[in-house]
Amino acid sequence: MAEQMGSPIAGDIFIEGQNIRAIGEIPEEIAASASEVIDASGMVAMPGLINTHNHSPMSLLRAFSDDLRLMEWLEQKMLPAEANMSEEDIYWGSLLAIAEMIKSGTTCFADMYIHMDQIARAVKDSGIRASLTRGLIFLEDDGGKRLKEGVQLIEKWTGAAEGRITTMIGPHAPYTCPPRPLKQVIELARDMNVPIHIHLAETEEEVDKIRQKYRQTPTEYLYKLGMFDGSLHVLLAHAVHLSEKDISLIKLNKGGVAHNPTSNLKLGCGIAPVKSYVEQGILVGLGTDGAGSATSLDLFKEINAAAGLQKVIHKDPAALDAGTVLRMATVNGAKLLNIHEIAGSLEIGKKADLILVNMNRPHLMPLHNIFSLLAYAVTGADVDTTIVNGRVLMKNRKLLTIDEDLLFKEVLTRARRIVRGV
Ligand SMILES: N[C@@H](CCSC[C@H]1O[C@@H](n2cnc3c(=O)[nH]cnc32)[C@H](O)[C@@H]1O)C(=O)O
Ligand SMILES: [Zn+2]
Repeated sequence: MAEQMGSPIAGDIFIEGQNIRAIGEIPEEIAASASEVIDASGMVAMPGLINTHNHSPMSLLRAFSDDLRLMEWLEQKMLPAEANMSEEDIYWGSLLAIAEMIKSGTTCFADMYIHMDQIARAVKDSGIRASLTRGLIFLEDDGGKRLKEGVQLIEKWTGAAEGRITTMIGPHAPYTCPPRPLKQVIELARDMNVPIHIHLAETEEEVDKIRQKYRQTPTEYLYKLGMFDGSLHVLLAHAVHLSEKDISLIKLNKGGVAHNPTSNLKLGCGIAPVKSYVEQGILVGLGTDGAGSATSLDLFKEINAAAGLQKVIHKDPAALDAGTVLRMATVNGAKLLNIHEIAGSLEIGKKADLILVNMNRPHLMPLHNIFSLLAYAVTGADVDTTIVNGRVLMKNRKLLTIDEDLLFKEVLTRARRIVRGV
């Protein structure tokens, strides 16, 4: 796998505007025109990480409610606290998540939430890249309000913020979306040519619930509605409980799976059959899920957890190697989010979304194998510099687009108010 990723090379990277213009040895006349030079000696430049599943404002609910089962956690804790969030809270919660992601090497994330204008504003202000989705729960009749908001997000924000924002349509999950509105969403995705972002088969309880209601697995339920006929790009968050037959049903899907190992571990959901997905050519990217469940948005931790989990359940250290998990967090993430301008790799002509990892640390020496170090030893705190769309968002671990003092002040008072009485 490491060979497929390209071996590390020594040299320079020249960024012009939003794009990578040259890599390796930069001709003197080009180098002389640089307006800013970053000394990356002792560092590794790599593609920015891509977090394929998040609920960014849930960072306000980090460590608020842990060690509960998913349905209890969601219905008794998360949803009531979310009902207390104002639009301004959503902005600051999302900005908190973005600050954490930039500081841990993530340059692009997929988000599913409410009040998406506020999240788009946080993306715009911070300089990060994102694929945004209005999460749609259709448990009571709202006169089409939610769906309308989902469409408005797509119409208003696709391509905004210098092209850093893309959008999807987001039916929340099989257990919160009955067949009629789901069919409507599928038609809409076809008409508007947008991908779908949905939670699938996260728990055994979900599988039981859908079986009782529709005599099908959650995957069969979505399949029969036409979601996996090969004409759509569907981003499936979790996909923990799929049978072999279920897996065959999602093979034609143009999208793939967002694997969130830490969230699945914390909520005791189970372990997704990632090795089978890889063997059967199903695209797998990595995500954190919201900080309400994952607690941390450091995608390097997910890389490590994803590899470790497959190794241990298959009792095979080769089940998922370092190169494969690193590809999941980069190249596969770009494909999964259907963002063509980025490749999840360092390539001339692509957008300059990259990070510098400081290897001058005891836990990162010696440099026998750079891919092993990145997958098994690096943490987000080792990231020194983060660049998105050619703009430096963090240098020497200092955020350049976000005022951290102001952010912390806003977050601490808002978070206290939101959880009062929940
Ligand atoms: N509550 C909104 C929809 C929000 S979509 C995003 C939702 O996903 C929820 N969520 C976060 N993590 C998970 C998870 O792991 N599984 C299922 N839902 C989740 C989160 O609490 C949030 O409410 C409405 O009724 O219009
Ligand atoms: Zn989720």
